[in-house]
Amino acid sequence: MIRFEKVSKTYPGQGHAALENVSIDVEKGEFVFLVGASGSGKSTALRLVLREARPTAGRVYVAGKEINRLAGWKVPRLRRQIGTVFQDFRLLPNKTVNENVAFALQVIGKSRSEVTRVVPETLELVGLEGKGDRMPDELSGGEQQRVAIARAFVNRPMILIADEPTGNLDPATSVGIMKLLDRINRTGTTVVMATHDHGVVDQMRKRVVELSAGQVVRDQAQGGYGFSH
Ligand SMILES: Nc1ncnc2c1ncn2[C@@H]1O[C@H](COP(=O)(O)OP(=O)(O)OP(=O)(O)O)[C@@H](O)[C@H]1O
Repeated sequence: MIRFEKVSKTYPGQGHAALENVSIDVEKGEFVFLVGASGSGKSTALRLVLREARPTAGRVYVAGKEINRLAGWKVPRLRRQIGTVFQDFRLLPNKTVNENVAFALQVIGKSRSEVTRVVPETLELVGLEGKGDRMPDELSGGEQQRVAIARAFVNRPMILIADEPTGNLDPATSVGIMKLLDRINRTGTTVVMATHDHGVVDQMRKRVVELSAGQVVRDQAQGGYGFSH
């Protein structure tokens, strides 16, 4: 579903590479943690998948297509197939929960009847039934992240990318968010999550890809945050 083939990325004006000769293959339906110190290249790897950054060398494939060769007008279609969730939620502050989730469907031209059907379904899936009329600032951090996940998942993308989704949440709330991401993964969605959160990685026991100074130093099935046998 996602394939990095000897990918390097050096940002203009930077002396060192953000990623260096990275090869990773993520199958459809996998759940992968991307771990590593700050600056090790995790966000850069995620940005390459979205074609928000382009590789300096090597190839990035998403669903069999080399996305660096994708025509510019096809990039929005690529991004539509990839839901994104971030540490800071990024909700629209002046819209209700319903409107935040509906917006993701409206911008891709879904009919009003489909929006009316799918939004409540998705809010129920993320455990926010009955909260559709709230404003984001009337929700806890964990609930806001659930809205962000609902918005990312509402059009059933093939891939969900999460960059530090538990970074602003306490451990108990993080467990709930991870259960939700796990549930989404079980629907067949490929999940790639960059994180510093030892607790969630150790608890979930999924594949762990560790970056250090832009290089893959570990790729372990059912791994923990740190290396163990
Ligand atoms: N837009 C940019 N322009 C120049 N250099 C950048 C840019 N984005 C990232 N870098 C550099 O690339 C390297 C990798 O950064 P990246 O953000 O991918 O790391 P990260 O592992 O996601 O870190 P963090 O955990 O702090 O988010 C760092 O040296 C960083 O300074």
